[in-house]
Amino acid sequence: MKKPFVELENISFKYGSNLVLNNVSLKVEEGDFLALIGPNGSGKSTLLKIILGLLKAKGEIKLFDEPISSFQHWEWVGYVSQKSNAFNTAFPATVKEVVQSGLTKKVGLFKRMPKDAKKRVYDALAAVGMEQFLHRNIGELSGGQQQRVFIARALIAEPKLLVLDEPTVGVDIKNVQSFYDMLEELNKKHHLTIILVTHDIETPSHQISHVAFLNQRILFYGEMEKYNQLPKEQIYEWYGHSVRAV
Ligand SMILES: Nc1ncnc2c1ncn2[C@@H]1O[C@H](COP(=O)(O)OP(=O)(O)OP(=O)(O)O)[C@@H](O)[C@H]1O
Repeated sequence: MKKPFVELENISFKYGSNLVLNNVSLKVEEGDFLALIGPNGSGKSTLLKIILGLLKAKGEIKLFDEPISSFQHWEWVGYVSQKSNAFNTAFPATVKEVVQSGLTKKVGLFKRMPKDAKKRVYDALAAVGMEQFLHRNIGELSGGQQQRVFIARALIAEPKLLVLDEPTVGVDIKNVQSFYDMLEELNKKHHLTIILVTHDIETPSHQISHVAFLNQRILFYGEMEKYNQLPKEQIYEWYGHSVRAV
């Protein structure tokens, strides 16, 4: 049986009097590649913050089969936020330095770097296809390349679960497919469980195993194959009027 990594039961959350999440239940199991989809403002980032323990919600949350209140192994959870690639070209850090900074989560801020730190930086960059950029300044890279470097920074702590908030923002369309191919390799070859948040209805599908469609409530949760069988009109309706049928 697959191990449960994230279990949410009847999660509700308000900002003041604004109900943003209403009775959300969801399960992510070992090996899943879940896309959390929904229009802008549907509560996706809020739900991520709840899973990451940054916001407290009503309902039950378990991480790796343990109630979140007593969960300690935060190094098992890698997170790349939406804004992590908002660098300007003058930012004075190399790719190597950025990736290596991810090790502090594992070894602690003032502890010595492990002897194999160099190899681990290289391996993490190789896993996202960026090893040739080791000595480049992070600010000189494209949005998509920076996003890969930040994923490598999360990978170096050897998480079991990788959480990505809108990772293809700033990646141009021709590179989105190869970005998803890279994530598929992390999921299948490196056995990493992935939660990817996106408002993009055209999310490439064959790499993803499960979909949760959120709009304050969970409107759909199931395997990608089943999601693909839903009538397109249904999905557009869930999105509201902002998305045109193609
Ligand atoms: N710190 C906050 N204080 C008050 N309201 C907030 C706060 N953060 C988000 N909201 C509101 O909560 C709702 C859900 O926001 P959230 O960022 O979770 O949505 P989202 O699905 O991630 O959106 P997007 O796709 O645009 O990133 C929105 O109406 C938003 O305005």
